[in-house]
Amino acid sequence: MKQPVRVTVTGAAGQIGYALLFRIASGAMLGDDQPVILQLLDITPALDALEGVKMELDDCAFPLLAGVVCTDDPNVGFKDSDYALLVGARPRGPGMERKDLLEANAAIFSVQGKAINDNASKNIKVLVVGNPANTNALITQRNAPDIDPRNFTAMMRLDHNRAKSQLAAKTGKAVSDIKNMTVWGNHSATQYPDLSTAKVAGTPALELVEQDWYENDYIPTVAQRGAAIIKARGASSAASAANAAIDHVRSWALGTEGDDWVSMGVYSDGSYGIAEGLIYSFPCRCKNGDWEIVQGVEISEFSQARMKATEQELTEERDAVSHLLP
Ligand SMILES: NC(=O)c1ccc[n+]([C@@H]2O[C@H](COP(=O)([O-])OP(=O)(O)OC[C@H]3O[C@@H](n4cnc5c(N)ncnc54)[C@H](O)[C@@H]3O)[C@@H](O)[C@H]2O)c1
Ligand SMILES: O=C(O)C[C@H](O)C(=O)O
Repeated sequence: MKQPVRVTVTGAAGQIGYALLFRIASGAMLGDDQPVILQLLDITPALDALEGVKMELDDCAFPLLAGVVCTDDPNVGFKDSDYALLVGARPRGPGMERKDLLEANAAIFSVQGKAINDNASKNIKVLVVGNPANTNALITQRNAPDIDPRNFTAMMRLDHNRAKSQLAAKTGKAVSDIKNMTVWGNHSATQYPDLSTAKVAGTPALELVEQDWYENDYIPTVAQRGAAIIKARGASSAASAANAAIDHVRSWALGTEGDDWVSMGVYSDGSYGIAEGLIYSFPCRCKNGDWEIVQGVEISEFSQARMKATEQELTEERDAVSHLLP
């Protein structure tokens, strides 16, 4: 049996937390031979609810669950942590854009970045889910100067999965037939789900759909899916968000399949002309616990304009939180 790894989940008493923790403890995220110790962080008023979640985790008798810590202290929550899923943050309501949350949520991530820097494993892998996820990931990264910036990522996998599912429905194929999907940029309405890279059972997606549908239906449907769920459910997506978090970390830790790739918000190295240091979603392949940006994707004028627009939004978000970026 492998040694247990420590997985920190913030906002563990919330909606996404409830859909996430049981799957991590079951082995769905890191494999069915990897024991985990869950370090659950939430704010003080949520600690009673968190204790209830711990009771339920105990009652599942998961063979891979080697311990559960509940705390409201970030220094305890991130102690020796190998993985951190930063979920704890306010969700948006109807009529809001995710960047409207910046003011309410940004400070959480500067505190947690410092706590990660001071307490976690130097090899920690961090996934930021709390919105606006890319800019919160940037804040976390910049407050943890002793850790490689490549270890901080933002969740675009929900967008990636939505993009695959909508294309599968349109073409009448299975989701497993869709490969090489790319969603570029920000987890926001400016994101760019790019069908020029995608294949459907080996056929280029753009040969199977009309340009008008692609531009005026597909892109807005994928980009606005979060808002559509809030409208329908009266609360932001939780189970699909938790599922995407599991998928993201699993790909990163255990690798992507064959020639396929996934969309991840990662530290830009300037690839595709995107400003260095932004947390921007690129097509990524993962191997041996590391990711790399897929190079050589052909960028049309249509793509270039959309990739720049979402980069511009990320630049503006970064400038709005400059006081939190050491
Ligand atoms: N990136 C994505 O694709 C994606 C998808 C869905 C939701 N989200 C975002 O995830 C976040 C959480 O969503 P939810 O539905 O679970 O919300 P929720 O309100 O149900 O839960 C949030 C939890 O975070 C806790 N929390 C607040 N401040 C904290 C802090 N400083 N430290 C630790 N915990 C703290 C709250 O007490 C609560 O338990 C929201 O910002 C939401 O917009 C992102
Ligand atoms: O849309 C939201 O605010 C929640 C989440 O980011 C989503 O994409 O479902």
